[in-house]
Amino acid sequence: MRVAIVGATGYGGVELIRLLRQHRQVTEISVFSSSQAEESLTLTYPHLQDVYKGVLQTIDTKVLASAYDVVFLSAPPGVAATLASGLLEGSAAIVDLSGDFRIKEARIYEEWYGQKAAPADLRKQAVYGLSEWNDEEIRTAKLIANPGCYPTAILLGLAPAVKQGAVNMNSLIIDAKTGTTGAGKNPSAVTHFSEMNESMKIYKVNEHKHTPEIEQLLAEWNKGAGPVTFTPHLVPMSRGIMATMYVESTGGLSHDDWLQLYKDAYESHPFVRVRKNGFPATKEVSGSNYCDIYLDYDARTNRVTIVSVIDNLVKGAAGQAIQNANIMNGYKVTEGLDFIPVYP
Ligand SMILES: NC(=O)C1=CN([C@@H]2O[C@H](COP(=O)(O)OP(=O)(O)OC[C@H]3O[C@@H](n4cnc5c(N)ncnc54)[C@H](OP(=O)(O)O)[C@@H]3O)[C@@H](O)[C@H]2O)C=CC1
Ligand SMILES: CC(=O)N[C@@H](CCC(=O)OP(=O)(O)O)C(=O)O
Repeated sequence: MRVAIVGATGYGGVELIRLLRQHRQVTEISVFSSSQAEESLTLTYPHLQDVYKGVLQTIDTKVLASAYDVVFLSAPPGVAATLASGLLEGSAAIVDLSGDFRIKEARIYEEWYGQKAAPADLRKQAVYGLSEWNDEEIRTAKLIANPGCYPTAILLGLAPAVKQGAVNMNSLIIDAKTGTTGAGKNPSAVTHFSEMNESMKIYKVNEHKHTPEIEQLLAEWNKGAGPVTFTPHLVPMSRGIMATMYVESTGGLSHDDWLQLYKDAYESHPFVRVRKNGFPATKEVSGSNYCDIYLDYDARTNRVTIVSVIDNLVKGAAGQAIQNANIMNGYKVTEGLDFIPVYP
């Protein structure tokens, strides 16, 4: 598989290189940049010296579309919307890590992203790449909308219960925490060390762009779905997302029944590990493509607390993108991703 990465100088892009480099089906990795063409990637990332020698190339859709089997787009929202129609004229499959093709309705994208939506035919053609739940569609897709980092953790954590109709859909409250790499490589006042170190910050309350993405999937899975409360927080760590979901049970399931529901749902999915006992920590999935889940049913309140953790740059971005490319190409789903977390 010959792969190209647009946005390789960013965090998602450099994580793609780390993972693709030890993917046994990958024969070539080329990197593209809108601002550093002709330069070596080691200028930005000295840790790649002597292990990745590719020079950044100018973004040319004709070259990308014809010389590669898979093009990973890891650039800010709006870039894929512009590049995709040219890319789709060639033979390459596209996996877009931005939000450009995740939202089906243009009006909703424009409302939450504050910019023009991608052309309707492209949005229609795109398949939402939540690997564990959409693999049938992913298999035959040419354009993948890779899910957002928060939605990946949240939707994997909610899917079994929501699909089963085991929760009161009006009761969903999602409380999530992320590390600073979620904001990308460019420093900002919020991610500045002295602003976030030894602090915890709530942000974008009731206005985070991942809200409609979560609601869209929940509505596909359960006709009782409506708006959700989703509250993100920034915590002082580089990688990781912990999503804590509070849901009201529709009744009848014991704690063990709840756990069994989740174990059955993910039994054949190697990257989602339903814990046997005890809640997972973000460090326990760091650097890996795992999503670890545990839950606890409280008979007193009739509520279930579901916790889902991922590494935002792996399962929340580059790892899931490669998992989707594996599915599209008929490779083993774990190819290039079969490693344990970095611990401690
Ligand atoms: N960080 C995360 O945890 C996650 C990120 N994502 C999404 O993945 C995408 C990349 O994120 P991330 O790597 O964190 O962001 P970064 O800011 O770290 O990197 C983005 C890269 O995009 C490139 N870029 C900027 N403008 C353009 C342009 N006009 N055309 C082409 N390339 C451009 C830049 O590279 P250059 O200047 O060299 O072209 C830059 O290095 C975003 O859409 C983000 O929302 C998704 C899930 C998780
Ligand atoms: C800390 C921080 O700012 N995190 C980002 C994560 C979003 C992201 O990465 O965007 P996509 O997954 O949609 O591409 C945020 O909350 O906007």
